[in-house]
Amino acid sequence: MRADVEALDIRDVTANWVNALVLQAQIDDRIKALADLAHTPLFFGRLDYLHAPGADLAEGGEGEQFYIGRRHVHDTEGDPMVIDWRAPVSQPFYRASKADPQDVALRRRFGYTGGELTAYEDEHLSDPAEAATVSRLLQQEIERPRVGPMRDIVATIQPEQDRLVRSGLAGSVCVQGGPGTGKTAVGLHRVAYLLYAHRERLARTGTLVVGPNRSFLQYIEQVLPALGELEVRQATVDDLVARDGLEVRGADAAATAVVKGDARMAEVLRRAVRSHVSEPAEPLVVVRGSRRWRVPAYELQEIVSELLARDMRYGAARDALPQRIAHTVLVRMEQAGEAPDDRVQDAVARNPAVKAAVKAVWPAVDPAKLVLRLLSDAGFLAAHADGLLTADEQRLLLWEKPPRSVRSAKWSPADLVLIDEAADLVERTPSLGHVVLDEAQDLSPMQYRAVGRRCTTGSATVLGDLAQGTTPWATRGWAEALAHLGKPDAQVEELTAGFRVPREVIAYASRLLPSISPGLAPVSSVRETPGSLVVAQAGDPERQTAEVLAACRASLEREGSIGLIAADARIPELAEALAAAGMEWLSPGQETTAQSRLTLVPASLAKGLEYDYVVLDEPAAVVAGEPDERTGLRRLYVCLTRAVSGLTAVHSLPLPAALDG
Ligand SMILES: Nc1ncnc2c1ncn2[C@@H]1O[C@H](COP(=O)(O)OP(=O)(O)OP(=O)(O)O)[C@@H](O)[C@H]1O
Repeated sequence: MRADVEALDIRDVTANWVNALVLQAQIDDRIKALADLAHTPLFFGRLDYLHAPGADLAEGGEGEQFYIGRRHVHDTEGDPMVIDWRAPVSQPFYRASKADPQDVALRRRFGYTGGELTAYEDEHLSDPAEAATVSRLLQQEIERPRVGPMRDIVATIQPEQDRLVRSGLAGSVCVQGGPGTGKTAVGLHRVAYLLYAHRERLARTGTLVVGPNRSFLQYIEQVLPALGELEVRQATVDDLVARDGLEVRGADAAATAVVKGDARMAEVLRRAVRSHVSEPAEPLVVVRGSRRWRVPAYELQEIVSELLARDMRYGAARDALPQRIAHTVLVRMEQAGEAPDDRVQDAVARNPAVKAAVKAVWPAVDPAKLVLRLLSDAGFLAAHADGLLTADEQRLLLWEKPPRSVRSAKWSPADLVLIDEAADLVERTPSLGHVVLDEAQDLSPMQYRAVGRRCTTGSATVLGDLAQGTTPWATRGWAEALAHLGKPDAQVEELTAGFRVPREVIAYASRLLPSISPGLAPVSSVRETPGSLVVAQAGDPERQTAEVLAACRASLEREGSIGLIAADARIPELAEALAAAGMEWLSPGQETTAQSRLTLVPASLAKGLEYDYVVLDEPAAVVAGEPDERTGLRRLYVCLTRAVSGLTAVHSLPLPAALDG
């Protein structure tokens, strides 16, 4: 198939060089999408249907056999050899069961070792004599050691995950799931599925995956390309609201960031933007040729109040205003017996007097300047925050030393979200077709709004775990978050089967749940792995670092990746000790290789990542690294749930009480 595409000769079919360039770019993309991936087999399953799909289900109908893989593959005749996993005929591979065979006689799973076919396993779903079994290949795939970045799970998507992956484009979905329940995997596969099922529409409108930070995005960036999807943008919320010429150089104190992220700020901004409109006090006089046309102030007032009453963006209304005024002038001309046409209306709209009136009544608003003024001018802020924010909250917002200009201001991440909101009040933000929002629990209401306006006409997949919320504004409940996102009707689903963390480790981490998120059910792990949890007492605090290094060395004896997770403040000391001991290490987001398998992970970056073996340095320090105890315990919960095969926690300080329970 790749050779066919490479051999395409487009010289005769392109009318000009622009067409040729566009077509060639498409061909290049197609060649890229068809690239061979070492160790990624073309198919992983087979379905034998009792009846050809779509054919009559009557006795005697012929069966049909399909191989299922990551992509569609056809032979030289163009006949399909492998069916895309996303096609409707592939669905029973994920959903059929003994109880509901879905016309499948045989489901075969293929097992590979390093790209070589080494095993297969059959289930005769329609045979009443055969008992339902648990697939060993599936279990092995789930328990496979992890090296390098995240991989796709197309061969082993579980029925409850598949339902989320294949839910329609029209509706938004929110998935609450504990650590390792496959939320990220589900989100990414859902994008791939939607691109397959609604290719044209989404190619036009675009898709976006939002993740918490750069290292997380690097960790997941290869999943979609491996499924042949190269066009999905991946970004953090900070990337989304970034603006040319505005650098983030400041940081807010937690209390300030909480106010800046509060949804009430949206109303403050709305009032502040609209406050620029002033009531026309003077009549308008338009001179054309020898005639003067006068529009009295009260008529201008009517036009302005009508525009204000309509649900229009500030900028769109400003653009409409000159035409509205010109229309009024035209009506006067007609009354005087003239017969002006559209060109006259346009000319009047461009008349300097009209322009000047518009500028005075409905001036242009620069979003960054507006936010700068709100954060520097106590009077201006008070005028618009009145009844919304308390005096204390307003004080928290104000800069101690107001900057001179937009460019010299030390904008914080939360400020850029405010500017983004203001920009949307002035001019509508274009909407994408679908947005996946991962680790959503950490977003502030204003950040939810920023993501939401990027999918106003599209849909969203929201993924998160309330127990892993570690920001001061962390999401308390999904209903509220979805309302801020503008998708209040999204279905909330729960995933409870855990595919990452071994049973003993998740049970240990779950001791924290009653303190950090009462009411959330613990994850039930599909991984047995006895002996996966070691809690080691270093004894003397002097020995802490040495013991941690010893635990890392022991883990390096085994196969797979190793994450040494520690409180951010402990990272420099550990880095130095590793260097002194001649042990190489990577930073999160850097790809692990067979030679370099140890990553030194600050607790604040651990979210969403996973390692085969995790060595956790001093749990109490992880807790102490956060502004309050609940956030600290949540951070610890995140760190305790990164291990696939084993966790060694090394401590010399007493463990948090909840863990001792
Ligand atoms: N059906 C599955 N088959 C095989 N592996 C799976 C399956 N579902 C999830 N996994 C694996 O389990 C691990 C955890 O998945 P994922 O990172 O998507 O979980 P998560 O819910 O996003 O976790 P967290 O809350 O920690 O971010 C990943 O390695 C993923 O590939």
